[in-house]
Amino acid sequence: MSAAGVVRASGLTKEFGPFTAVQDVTFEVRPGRVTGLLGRNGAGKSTSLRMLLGLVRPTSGTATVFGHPYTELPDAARRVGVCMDGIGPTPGASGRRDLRIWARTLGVSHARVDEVLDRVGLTDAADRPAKGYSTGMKQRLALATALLADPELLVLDEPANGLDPDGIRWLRDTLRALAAEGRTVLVSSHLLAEVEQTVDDVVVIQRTLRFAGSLAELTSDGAQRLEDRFFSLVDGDAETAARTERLTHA
Ligand SMILES: Nc1ncnc2c1ncn2[C@@H]1O[C@H](COP(=O)(O)OP(=O)(O)OP(=O)(O)O)[C@@H](O)[C@H]1O
Repeated sequence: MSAAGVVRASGLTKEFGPFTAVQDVTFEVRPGRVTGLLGRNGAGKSTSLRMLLGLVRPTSGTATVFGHPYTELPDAARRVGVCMDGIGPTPGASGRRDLRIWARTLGVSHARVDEVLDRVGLTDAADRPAKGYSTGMKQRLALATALLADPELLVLDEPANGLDPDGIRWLRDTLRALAAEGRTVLVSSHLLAEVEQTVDDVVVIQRTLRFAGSLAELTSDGAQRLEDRFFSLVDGDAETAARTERLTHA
């Protein structure tokens, strides 16, 4: 692996009792690019992201962010913005109030709260209780929270879930804009058509790693559809997948 990986997973494995959710997964996330982590429901995407962020302890293998295990990364909460299930708004708070609470924790100004509200298109709804937000609005609020400290890296677990077509287009444009600003984005998804329009690099997992490389490599510069390549990778047996992965890295 190159030294340039912002995120590096090496041999990551997670067993829950007798069940292996993630097995020997190795990949890196390159700086200034949008990397899509793809897999079916239950493929191990969230577990992998949680291992990267120190929320789940790997059974074996290692993960680093900017060269450190996440839990030892200096200033981690400001350098890495995270959208993940389980990080919900403060009960009873409006969107703005919720962001101000996070802002205090992160040492960020109220002006920055207004900036991120504007960036995610929530300014008009900012003073309504976040509990009453639609699913898409909650996703936007979660992204606003992740952006508060102006992070270099964003780790987003299924941020398109619950977004309507306008929201999906907005998310795509936002992720591309974040990368154009020099930020690195790691985003999990199972919306393949959407991913095809958004990402630079792809990591496909189905318990084991099935592919890690550029979207262009995977689709032969667009000659093949991502969906077709995805199904051949995840439906193939692990041996074929491992061979594909070795060829990819040859
Ligand atoms: N704490 C846990 N205890 C036992 N099994 C777990 C635990 N967390 C996850 N799993 C199992 O590990 C597998 C991978 O789950 P994970 O949530 O990582 O998948 P995913 O790819 O993110 O799926 P989805 O797209 O549905 O969110 C699933 O079979 C899940 O049931």
